[in-house]
Amino acid sequence: MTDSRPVIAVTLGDPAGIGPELIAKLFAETAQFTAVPTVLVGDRWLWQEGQRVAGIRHQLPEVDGFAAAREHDGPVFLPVETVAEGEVPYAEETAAGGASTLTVLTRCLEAAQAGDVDAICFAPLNKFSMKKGGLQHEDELHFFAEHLGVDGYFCEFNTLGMLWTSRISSHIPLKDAAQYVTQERIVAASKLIHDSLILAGFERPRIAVAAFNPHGGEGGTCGREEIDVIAPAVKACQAQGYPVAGPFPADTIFLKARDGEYDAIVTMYHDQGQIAIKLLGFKQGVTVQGGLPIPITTPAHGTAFDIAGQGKADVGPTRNAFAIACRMGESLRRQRLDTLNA
Ligand SMILES: NC(=O)C1=CN([C@@H]2O[C@H](COP(=O)(O)OP(=O)(O)OC[C@H]3O[C@@H](n4cnc5c(N)ncnc54)[C@H](O)[C@@H]3O)[C@@H](O)[C@H]2O)C=CC1
Ligand SMILES: NCC(=O)COP(=O)(O)O
Repeated sequence: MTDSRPVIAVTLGDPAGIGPELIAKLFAETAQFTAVPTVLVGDRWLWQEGQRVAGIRHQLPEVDGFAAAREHDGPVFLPVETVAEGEVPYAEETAAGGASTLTVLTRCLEAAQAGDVDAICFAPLNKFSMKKGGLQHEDELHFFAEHLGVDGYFCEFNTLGMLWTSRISSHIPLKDAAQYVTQERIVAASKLIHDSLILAGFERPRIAVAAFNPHGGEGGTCGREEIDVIAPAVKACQAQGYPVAGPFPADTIFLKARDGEYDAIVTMYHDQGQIAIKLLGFKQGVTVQGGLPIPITTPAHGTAFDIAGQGKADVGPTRNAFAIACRMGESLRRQRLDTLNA
């Protein structure tokens, strides 16, 4: 292994959503693909449909396996057959669409485990379709983690340029969120985002932990999680040398982070972070699947069924997700080469 260029696997996402269109638009921005071996994996008809909707035509060399991608500078297409066109109408959650997404992602994970792929960037998938199509897990991140044999803490990072978030809980009913507020999860989510920011090039990441209750619990009169759980977890992080502060009322801590006081916020549940991040920059947001042995990124938005097939989808978040996958994939590849050459 001598080639330091990473190979990035890209998927088209749920066939009924805006994913294929977004990837066609991404691939039209050819400048960023020079010298990045990129393997687009998907059904041939779906790739053609994405290009039709985007109003773009590409001539990608076809390959018959992931390993061939490294022989090319730039993108190649790996056709797979996962679903027939008539089975997945636009804007419908279908078992066929969800199963197709799962099949393509599984192929990418296997290629990553074989060392043929260094990072994955997937176009939006639909969790309901995937559950109809056989996903047994809470979400795709739990599926990835099990497939890759992860036994440490993992969670999504939502990123907006220099501002990142990690989570204590994710795709669960909100009524269950309080059960996830434990010292162990807060310490693990704080350390994970800290270490990941270092890998992403932040020298000394500054991390804030959000409160769970309104106004930080009003001295325990509006919930005791801050006093009983979150503050002790912050102290435990500090005792281990991590630059972690909090808990801070969740409705205002994002203003400080926006103004540059913090690099990351540890959030207590999905919407606590995502509402803020999406308001700050819906057209830029990226989700990084944190805590996995390989970088996996995706736009922070979803399948947008209301505009699917119409050519209106904004490629900004997908562009950023691809750029982060390239950066993280390159670091991982360099680390692997250094280890081999040591
Ligand atoms: N990257 C991924 O795989 C993600 C997948 N999802 C999944 O997507 C499905 C739908 O989720 P929703 O909550 O409805 O959110 P959504 O992000 O799909 O749509 C919310 C609104 O934003 C608009 N929108 C989204 N992306 C856009 C783009 N690129 N350009 C222009 N407008 C855009 C949509 O038209 C819609 O009005 C769910 O199954 C969810 O789990 C959600 C977030 C990320
Ligand atoms: N499919 C990715 C996904 O849903 C991540 O989105 P979010 O949980 O960060 O909103």
